Amino acid sequence: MHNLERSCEPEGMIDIMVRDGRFERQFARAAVEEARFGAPSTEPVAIPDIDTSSNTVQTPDRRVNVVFSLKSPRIVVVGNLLSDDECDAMLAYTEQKLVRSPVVSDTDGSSAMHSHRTSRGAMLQRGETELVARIEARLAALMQWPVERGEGLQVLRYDHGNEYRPHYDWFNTEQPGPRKHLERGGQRFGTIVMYLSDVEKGGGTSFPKLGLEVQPKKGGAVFFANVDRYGAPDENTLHAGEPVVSGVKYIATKWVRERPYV
Ligand SMILES: O=C(O)CCC(=O)C(=O)O
Ligand SMILES: [Fe+2]
Repeated sequence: MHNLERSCEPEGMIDIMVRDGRFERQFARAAVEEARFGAPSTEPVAIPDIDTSSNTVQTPDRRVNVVFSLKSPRIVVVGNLLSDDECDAMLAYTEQKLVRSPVVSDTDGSSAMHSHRTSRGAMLQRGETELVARIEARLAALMQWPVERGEGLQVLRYDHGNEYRPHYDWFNTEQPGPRKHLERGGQRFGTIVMYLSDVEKGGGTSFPKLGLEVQPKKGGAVFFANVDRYGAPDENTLHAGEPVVSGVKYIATKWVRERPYV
């Protein structure tokens, strides 16, 4: 605290604590962050969640089916989230915009191409079209999380052999690249992957640490919280888009943040 008052750079302080060999980096970072922002929460925090106390959820304009749920990590599979027409309209709208998908760089937070992610995609603005806004309002009601805390939808197309290797959606606070993304809206608390097409074979969303795989079903979705009930990144949320064996897989992903994303 004394050094922070003297305007020392937090990152420099962490480097020195680690260089002297006295502390592990994770510990040094936790100590400096606690000095700057106060102790991390030991109380549960609000996170996005789907009410699975019944087998349907009524959103403003559609009754969504609860198909499967897991408590920890929190995962919920839903059906009938989007109509066939809505899926087709999303595809027609984004097909022209698809480019090779980047991933967030670990070093500087910029977007880069990566062989681990072979899909093509398009990032949409929040509320970009009337349909997008309608879907986003539905998702907000479903996840009980305000529209303002959501990133824009990302639409992805996976052709034969395309995949997204195992990864986390939460930003690693240990790495400078992802850490940059935290400045805008905080941690990625939740993810919902909506299936805009059926896939003939392959292309499931898998959770390797849980032995769980969700098969794409047009109009359905898989929701998961990326953090535990204290808001801390959950290692068990490792997930992947399995290679498409035949057919084409289209998804729209919404990542929701800790705070408003502006
Ligand atoms: O393709 C999938 O099933 C998973 C997509 C995914 O993990 C993501 O968009 O973050
Ligand atoms: Fe993901």
